[in-house]
Amino acid sequence: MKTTDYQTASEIVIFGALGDLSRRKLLPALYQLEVCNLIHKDSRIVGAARQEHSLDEFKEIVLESLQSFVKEELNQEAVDRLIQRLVYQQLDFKNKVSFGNLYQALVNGNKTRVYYFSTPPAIYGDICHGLNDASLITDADRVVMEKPIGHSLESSKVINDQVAEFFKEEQTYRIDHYLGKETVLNLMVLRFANSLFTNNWDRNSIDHVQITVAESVGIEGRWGFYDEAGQMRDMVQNHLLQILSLLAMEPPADLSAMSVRDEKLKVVKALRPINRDNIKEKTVRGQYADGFLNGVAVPGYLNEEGANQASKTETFVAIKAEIDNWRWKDVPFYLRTGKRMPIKHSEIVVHFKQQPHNIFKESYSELPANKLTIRLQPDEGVELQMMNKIPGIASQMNIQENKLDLSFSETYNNERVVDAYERLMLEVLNGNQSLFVSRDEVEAAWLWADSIIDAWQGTNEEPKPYAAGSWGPVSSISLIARDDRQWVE
Ligand SMILES: NC(=O)C1=CN([C@@H]2O[C@H](COP(=O)(O)OP(=O)(O)OC[C@H]3O[C@@H](n4cnc5c(N)ncnc54)[C@H](OP(=O)(O)O)[C@@H]3O)[C@@H](O)[C@H]2O)C=CC1
Ligand SMILES: O=C1O[C@H](COP(=O)(O)O)[C@@H](O)[C@H](O)[C@H]1O
Repeated sequence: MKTTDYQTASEIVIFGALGDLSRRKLLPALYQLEVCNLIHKDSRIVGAARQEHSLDEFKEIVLESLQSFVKEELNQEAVDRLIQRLVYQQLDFKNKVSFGNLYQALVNGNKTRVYYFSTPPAIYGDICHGLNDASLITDADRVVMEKPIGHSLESSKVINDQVAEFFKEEQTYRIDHYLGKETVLNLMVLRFANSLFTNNWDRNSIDHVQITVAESVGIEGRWGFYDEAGQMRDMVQNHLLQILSLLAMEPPADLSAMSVRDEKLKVVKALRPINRDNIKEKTVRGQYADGFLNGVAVPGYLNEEGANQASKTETFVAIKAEIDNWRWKDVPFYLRTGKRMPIKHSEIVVHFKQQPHNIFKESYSELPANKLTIRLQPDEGVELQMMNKIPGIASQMNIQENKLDLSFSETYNNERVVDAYERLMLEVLNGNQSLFVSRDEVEAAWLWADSIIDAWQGTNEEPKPYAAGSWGPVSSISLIARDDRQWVE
């Protein structure tokens, strides 16, 4: 049986096919699947966008995207196969009448249609109406929605309702691209395929957990979009809460979408609310100021192109999150994420509890606790900090802290790290929802995030400045130091 035998031949329709996401991520992802023969031989890729283009011009744009955004040398056979699949349809997504043209383009095609909304969410509703009026929605179709889904719980409900009018939840694939990252997927393997961790993954063994998602980039010309969102909506409400959920969830009964999503949802629902009463104690928000990155001067957030000097938007967030359930009582999860930090570096550090009694006082007055570091990106891997005897006759019990380091690139012979969008695109084509976010999860995450945003506004909590190229405002150090702990640098 071939890997695509369980895939139905599909019309993969990308709305916004000429946009940034499509060119940088979606088309290269489809190319990589093509290289691996993971797209059904009869599937077609339909680019839908506002501008007039001939098919040949669209093929040229796709080729340029691959040349610009695929890191490896292109495989010409795969390029040719991908190009053969292309169809282009000019369309104004807000004009229902023009969907008749899309109908003509799809009418003799495959029965299953995958509609990828690579557009601002504000027009998802228009697209759905256009598709419906043109009789282009059946139960066999799927819809893929990009983040952010809304700006708040209320606005996310509006968007979800607009789409739910035409697509059932089991047809809806909400992207959080962190769920497609190899290392994020590996969290489940680490936790549930290794009894060592499965059996020591709770308040009895773990002291606290740190999750850091640091980015060295700034706003990258997206000031207008970003200023409306800030790091809380852009990164915490989605990516960091997804990582937290996978780390903290109970073992799902199996890997089905329903089992995994239900367990993740329970974690988000159990997050202790942060509100105006505890906001100062539990959170820090920051905004990068002028600074240096790798010795090069970089502008602060307010000096970026297009900036409004009065902006109070945060580019850094640190949070002490607590989960009110049996497993995690008194085990804080410290989250921090920011733009313009010294390096791009995302990792989880699980700090285990100290031994109750120390018989090695001659080497260590206080025994360091074990630490499990999960390097999400780059230099993907898993590292376990542990104590070991230094070999030698001179001393009977001279001990030292060492690490077991499982570097993925070394272990898997520099195997190319699959981009998250490749994984997620494949799962959509295969009709597997387990790596996508349910509506309930999105709403529970907004409920928690909205309360924090409201508390910042209600208490006039202004973002603290931090120099670009630093690890965030000094108060983020105090956030964790108050608990007699420190960030792992
Ligand atoms: N870019 C990225 O890295 C990421 C993007 N996202 C999300 O993906 C979505 C797309 O983002 P991105 O690609 O950056 O945005 P872009 O603005 O680059 O692309 C959106 C595309 O939609 C088209 N479009 C908008 N309105 C209409 C309309 N009425 N009729 C026809 N075409 C229309 C635009 O066409 P035109 O150019 O003619 O206006 C444009 O090609 C957004 O929801 C974004 O938040 C999420 C994560 C990362
Ligand atoms: O969703 C987003 O993610 C990127 C970071 O993604 P990564 O895969 O490079 O870690 C972030 O830069 C962007 O602001 C945000 O919208």
